Amino acid sequence: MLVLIADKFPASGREVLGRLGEVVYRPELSAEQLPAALAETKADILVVRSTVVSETALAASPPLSLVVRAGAGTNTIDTAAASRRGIFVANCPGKNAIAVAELTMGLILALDRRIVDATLELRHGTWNKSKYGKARGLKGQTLGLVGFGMIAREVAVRARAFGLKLLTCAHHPIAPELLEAHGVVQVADLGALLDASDIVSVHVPYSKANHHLIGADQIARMRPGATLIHTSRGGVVDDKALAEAVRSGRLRAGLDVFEGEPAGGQADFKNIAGDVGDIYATPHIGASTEQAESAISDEVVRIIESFVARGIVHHAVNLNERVARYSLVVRHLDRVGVLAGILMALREERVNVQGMSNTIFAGGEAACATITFEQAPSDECLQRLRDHEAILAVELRAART
Ligand SMILES: NC(=O)C1=CN([C@@H]2O[C@H](COP(=O)(O)OP(=O)(O)OC[C@H]3O[C@@H](n4cnc5c(N)ncnc54)[C@H](O)[C@@H]3O)[C@@H](O)[C@H]2O)C=CC1
Ligand SMILES: O=C(O)CCC(=O)C(=O)O
Repeated sequence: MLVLIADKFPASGREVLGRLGEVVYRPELSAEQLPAALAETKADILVVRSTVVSETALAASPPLSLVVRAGAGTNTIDTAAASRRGIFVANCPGKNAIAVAELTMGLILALDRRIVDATLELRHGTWNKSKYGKARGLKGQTLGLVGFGMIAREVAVRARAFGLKLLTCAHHPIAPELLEAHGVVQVADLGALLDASDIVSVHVPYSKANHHLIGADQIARMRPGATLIHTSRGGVVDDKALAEAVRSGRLRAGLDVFEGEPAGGQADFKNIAGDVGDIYATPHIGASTEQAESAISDEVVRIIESFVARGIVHHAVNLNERVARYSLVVRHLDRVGVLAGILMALREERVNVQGMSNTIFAGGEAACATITFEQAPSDECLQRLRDHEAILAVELRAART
């Protein structure tokens, strides 16, 4: 088994992976160089952070069967192409959420106190207490969280300690216990959240549907003097419209992600923070704390270990979520050919198997197979299975609709 790691990844994680197979560490690879590296190494597993994984990359290594995103957002991986090729794509949900929440709070505080500008002036020898000795203060202000996933919840925990009032919006009702535990109120929709918030912080994944979720209209709807914090993904916010609003003095912004940002560690990048003083910005470092990188590394190792040892992929993001209509539970003696016999009987019925698992009991004598499908096998087929000398019991279950 060969694991190609195409982004920065801790040495401790690489060492553990090295015990499972060969590890090729190429953190410098760009998206353009990735297909050649995959073809050359014939990697079975690919680990990436922000490096874009295109269909060409996925096709370059025939044995490639798993791509692990050492992070949360999978929009940089062509998951549709991976699904067509039967390649699992997995991520590490929540493992860097605290780090992003900490940066979010950092940007909120820095903007309120203008810490960056004050520091720059002091560096140049200017004492400007008159200018920087004015801030609103956070207590009692309203923070609107767009999305209420892992990161937004960690932001809520921290923001509450600062005395901020918390709102969120989602496409669906959020469990009341979850809202209550975080001291958050769900408002009707994004518009209501923008109307009511002094600070808006965006924590949704990038998708076609979320492209410019915070566009010119939403930016215009924000309260005059409000702050927008954006640490989710370039493209969720319309950077141009935001820059105009900040330049006009209506808003302030704290950004960790940008439209068209470079994927690698160092590059020239003309960006909207360059000429707009009220934009504070960091180069996509939300997840870059040692704590988060270590938690992500442990999770990547866990995912790969489980895949290699048991074929189970934790946190796969490109599976068919549809619940099969029927499942057949077959308890059987653990003998060669029994499973093949069950599958042959289903094939004769032209039943297309959707999923299958087989668990062996302690002692190794008996096992239980669960097979799922859309169309029920006939009573004759079920009887034939029941009559098999190595089959102990057969039960057909229909999913509740
Ligand atoms: N700056 C950085 O370094 C990092 C950025 N991220 C970005 O942050 C995003 C969110 O991360 P998590 O909170 O861990 O993901 P998550 O999957 O736990 O939460 C995202 C939530 O947003 C909701 N959502 C999606 N579209 C929405 C919409 N239009 N309106 C309201 N809710 C919507 C989803 O239902 C989900 O509950 C990631 O997808 C990634 O793009 C994640 C980690 C690090
Ligand atoms: O790995 C990184 O530095 C970026 C993390 C990120 O954006 C994510 O986990 O979605």
